[in-house]
Amino acid sequence: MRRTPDQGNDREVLGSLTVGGSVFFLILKRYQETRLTILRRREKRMMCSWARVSRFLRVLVCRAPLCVAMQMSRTSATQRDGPHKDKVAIVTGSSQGIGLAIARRLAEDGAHVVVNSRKKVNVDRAVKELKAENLSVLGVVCNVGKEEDQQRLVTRALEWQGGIDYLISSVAVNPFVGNILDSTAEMWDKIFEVNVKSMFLMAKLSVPHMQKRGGGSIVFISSLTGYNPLPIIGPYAVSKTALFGLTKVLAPTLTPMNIRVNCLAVGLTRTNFGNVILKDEALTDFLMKANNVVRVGEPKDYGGVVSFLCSSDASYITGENIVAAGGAISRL
Ligand SMILES: NC(=O)c1ccc[n+]([C@@H]2O[C@H](COP(=O)([O-])OP(=O)(O)OC[C@H]3O[C@@H](n4cnc5c(N)ncnc54)[C@H](O)[C@@H]3O)[C@@H](O)[C@H]2O)c1
Repeated sequence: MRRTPDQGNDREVLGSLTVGGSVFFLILKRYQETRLTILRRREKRMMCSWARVSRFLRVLVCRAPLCVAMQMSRTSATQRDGPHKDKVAIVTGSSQGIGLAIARRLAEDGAHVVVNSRKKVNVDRAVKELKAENLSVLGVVCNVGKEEDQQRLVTRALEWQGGIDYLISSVAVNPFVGNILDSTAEMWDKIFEVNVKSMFLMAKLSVPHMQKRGGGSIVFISSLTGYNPLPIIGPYAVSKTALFGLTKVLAPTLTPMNIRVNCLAVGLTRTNFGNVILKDEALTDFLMKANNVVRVGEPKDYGGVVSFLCSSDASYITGENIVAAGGAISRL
């Protein structure tokens, strides 16, 4: 059968159309594949972002209340203004009596205060009382007569607030009342271990941290009996006299570090410790008359004095033994 010229042209056209179609089909296929890859990548990226967003939300939901609670517990005190705003103080022997009153006053004046004593139940009670007053306190149970406990007290303060500015050593024991000749070597060891040595060792441990803060203040709590010794508490009275010497030796050593050391000798005060004397009415009367004192001291009589000694208002006072004893005149 013969082909017409038109039939031949049709075939060529058809052939070229088929080739063109395949090329077009290939391009289309490649385009679709590329598009699919892009879409998959985009989807993957979105999945990743969503994963990140959902992880962030999960963390936010789970941890936020914890962070807020922690922040609130910290800021409750940092919001307190006063001469000791953002300062950190350790007060030894502060679950009751004079130490507790000093801890309270320093915290009221803006400081974060580490409260300490030997028994957990007493520390917990003091901390609860002070926290109820919206004060920033941390309780640490330890016996400052033991070196490993002293280190723990300092470490806990550092973990809590990152530094130490003030050390107030208020701790004391008196296991002996009577004729000094009846006191034993063990009694003297115990009295000097806690009342004198622990005061020095706590100061030694705190000094490098005060230095890091550019300075600090140390206050030892002594007694009028350190000046005017009462013979029936002889070894204790001698330990309190020793603190005047410690203050005089330590102060010039620490002055170049901008750390001040002072000692506060307090008078007969209404505390468990003071009860050794106060329960004997005749003796109390005699002491008050002999010392020209019209009332027995209260723990809160000393908080303001210590707060002042730690403050910048007292920046020119160091190496001093100060008496707060309701009119009693020191005789030494
Ligand atoms: N109360 C007075 O009449 C009187 C008089 C003169 C001087 N002081 C001095 O005042 C300071 C405070 O005495 P206070 O009357 O408030 O006594 P306090 O008995 O009321 O308080 C003493 C605190 O020290 C704690 N403590 C005792 N030994 C400790 C140790 N090894 N480690 C840790 N904590 C310990 C006790 O648990 C308590 O919290 C003492 O240095 C004392 O010598 C008191």
